[in-house]
Amino acid sequence: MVLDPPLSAPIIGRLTIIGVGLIGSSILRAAKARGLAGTLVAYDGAEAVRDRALALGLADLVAATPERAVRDADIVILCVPVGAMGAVAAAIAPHLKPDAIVSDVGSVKGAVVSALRAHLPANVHIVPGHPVAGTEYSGPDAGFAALFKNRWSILTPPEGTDPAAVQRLAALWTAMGANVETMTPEHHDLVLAITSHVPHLIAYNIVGTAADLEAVTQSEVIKYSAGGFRDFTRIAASDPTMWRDVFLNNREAVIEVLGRFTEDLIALQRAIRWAEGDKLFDLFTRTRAIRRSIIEIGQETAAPDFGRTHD
Ligand SMILES: NC(=O)C1=CN([C@@H]2O[C@H](COP(=O)(O)OP(=O)(O)OC[C@H]3O[C@@H](n4cnc5c(N)ncnc54)[C@H](O)[C@@H]3O)[C@@H](O)[C@H]2O)C=CC1
Ligand SMILES: O=C(O)C(=O)Cc1ccc(O)cc1
Repeated sequence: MVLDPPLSAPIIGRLTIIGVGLIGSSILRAAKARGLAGTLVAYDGAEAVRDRALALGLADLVAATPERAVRDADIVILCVPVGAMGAVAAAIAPHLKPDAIVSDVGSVKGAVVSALRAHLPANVHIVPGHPVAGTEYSGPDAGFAALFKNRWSILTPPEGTDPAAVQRLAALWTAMGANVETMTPEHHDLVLAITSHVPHLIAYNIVGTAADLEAVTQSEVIKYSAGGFRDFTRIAASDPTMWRDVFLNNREAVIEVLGRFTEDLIALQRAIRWAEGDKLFDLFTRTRAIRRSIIEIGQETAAPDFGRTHD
C-alpha cells in the first residue's frame, strides 16, 4: 500500500515533531512524501536519535534543543512516551508562537490532556490526538510513511477548542491517509483500554507465564509454540517504557476492563471444569464472527505489513 502523490502546495508552514521514534519518524516520512509542510523540523531528547534523524534525512532541520525546534512552528506534535508529555510541554511552553497548534500521539488521552493544559499557555490551541496505528518496533528506523494509511486517528479536543484548529490538524491526518474521528478523552481511554491496553497486558502476562514455565519444561514452551503463542510474543515485544507509561496513566479504565475480563475468564474456567461444551462453543462462534466482521471492514491487522523493511 502506498501513499497518494505529493500535494501541489503544502498545507502547513512549519511542522515540528518532538520525539523521532516509530510514530514521530512515520509522521515525518509521510509529511515529506506528500509535501505537507513547507519546513519539517525534528527534535529528540536522545542525541543518537537526533544523529539518526539527520542521517536518514527525516527533516529539513534537526534542532539541538526543544526551544529551537518549536520556534515559529505552526503545528507541534509531541511523539514521546505518555509519561514524558508534561516535561516536554513545560520545556516548549515559553517558546511557542501565539496560535500554534500543539498536539500529541499518546496512547492515553485523559492524563495527556491534563499534562498539556497544566504547562501550555492559553494563546496556543491544544488538540490532542492518537493514531491507532503502530507496530511492536521502536525508534527512528522503525517508521514508515504508509503507517497511517486507512487507519483511525482519534482527536480529543478539550471543550471550547477552536474548531478551525481541530480542522487543520484533521486535514494533516487525512493527508497522511488516516480516517479522523473526534471523541472525549474519557471515552477514548475506555475504548482503548478494551481494544489495545488490556490485550497488550494479556500478551505480556501469557508470555511471562510461559517464560516462567520454560524453566520447568526446559525450553519446550518456546520450541513448540504454535501460532497463538507466537502472536502474543509479537505484542509482548512492544516497548517497555511506552507500555509502562500507558498503564500508569490509564489506570482507572484498565482496572475496570480487567475486572470484567477476570469475571469472564473465571466463567470460562468453570465451563471447562464442568465440561459445558455448549458454553465454550457458543463463545467461540461469537468471537469468530467478530474477527470475520473486522476483516470485512479492512482492519484485520494492528500492525500493517505495507512498506515495512524489517521483519
Ligand atoms: N508504538 C506504537 O505502536 C504507537 C505508539 N503511540 C504513542 O506514540 C508515542 C511514541 O511512541 P513510539 O514512537 O512508539 O516510541 P519510540 O520509543 O519509538 O520513540 C519515542 C522517542 O521519544 C524520545 N523521547 C523520550 N522522552 C523524550 C523527551 N523528554 N524529550 C524529547 N524526546 C524524548 C525518545 O528518545 C524516542 O526517540 C507514545 O506516546 C505512544 O503511546 C501511538 C500509537 C501507536
Ligand atoms: O502492534 C500492534 O499490534 C499495536 O497494537 C500497535 C499500537 C500500539 C499502541 C497504540 O496506541 C496503537 C497501536
